[in-house]
Amino acid sequence: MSAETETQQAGETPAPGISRETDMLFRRGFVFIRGVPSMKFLPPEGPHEVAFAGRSNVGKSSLINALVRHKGLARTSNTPGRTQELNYFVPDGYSGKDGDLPPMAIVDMPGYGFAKAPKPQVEAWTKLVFDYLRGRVTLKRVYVLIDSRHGLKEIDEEVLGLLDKAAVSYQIVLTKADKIKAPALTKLVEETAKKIVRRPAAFPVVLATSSEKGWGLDELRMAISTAVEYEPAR
Ligand SMILES: Nc1nc2c(ncn2[C@@H]2O[C@H](COP(=O)(O)OP(=O)(O)OP(=O)(O)O)[C@@H](O)[C@H]2O)c(=O)[nH]1
Ligand SMILES: [Mg+2]
Repeated sequence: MSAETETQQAGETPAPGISRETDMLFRRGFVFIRGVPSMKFLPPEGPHEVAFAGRSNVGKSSLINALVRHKGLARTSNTPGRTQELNYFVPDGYSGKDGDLPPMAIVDMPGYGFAKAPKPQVEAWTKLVFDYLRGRVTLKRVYVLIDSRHGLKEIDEEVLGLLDKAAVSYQIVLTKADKIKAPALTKLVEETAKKIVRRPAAFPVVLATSSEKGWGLDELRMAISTAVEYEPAR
């Protein structure tokens, strides 16, 4: 059974298919360009960005690696608190000089909530994440990742509240869908969609993914290329 078929059986809306342009974009290879430890090290606002947010260990870095088909590009770990900076990834092949900027950037973020690291350090990352989410003009959409085994927690609701207040568009992405049974996943997608229905900045469709099994990746690739208004060079 193909990954797509399995995802559909899990009750998701059928994958809409991926456009040739978006497929090419995610196949060309992405590179790491910068780790940002605090706001003053952010690159100048340029290409449209999407960011991956979520509690520590929810699978943000793994999902980025799966999307760009590059294991080990973003560092992953069993220990919550692996990603400690805002890490910028862009499609390969652009010099970054004027007139040759990449068409988009993906930003991997430190997790919020519990992490195996000293408290002051965790507080500093959390502040960085919150400041970045509130104040970045070129940030076109935030993917808020939720572990399928846990659902929306209080701290997630807090982040959604912050994004609603700052009018930053976001979409919920369930991760590790391989860890729960198909009927439970269907139920969780529905319940989560209901919980965000009145949130002004929420994109109404909840995506379900598994980086391990490759589920839901094309849908997320399409969502990202739409969010950054990707237009291939003619
Ligand atoms: N079964 C399963 N495990 C996953 C999946 N995605 C990630 N994991 C595992 O979850 C753990 C955390 O993954 P990361 O990608 O490092 O999570 P993160 O959200 O980037 O974590 P921090 O950077 O610490 O906030 C790793 O052990 C991954 O192998 C998935 O789709 N399925
Ligand atoms: Mg990480």
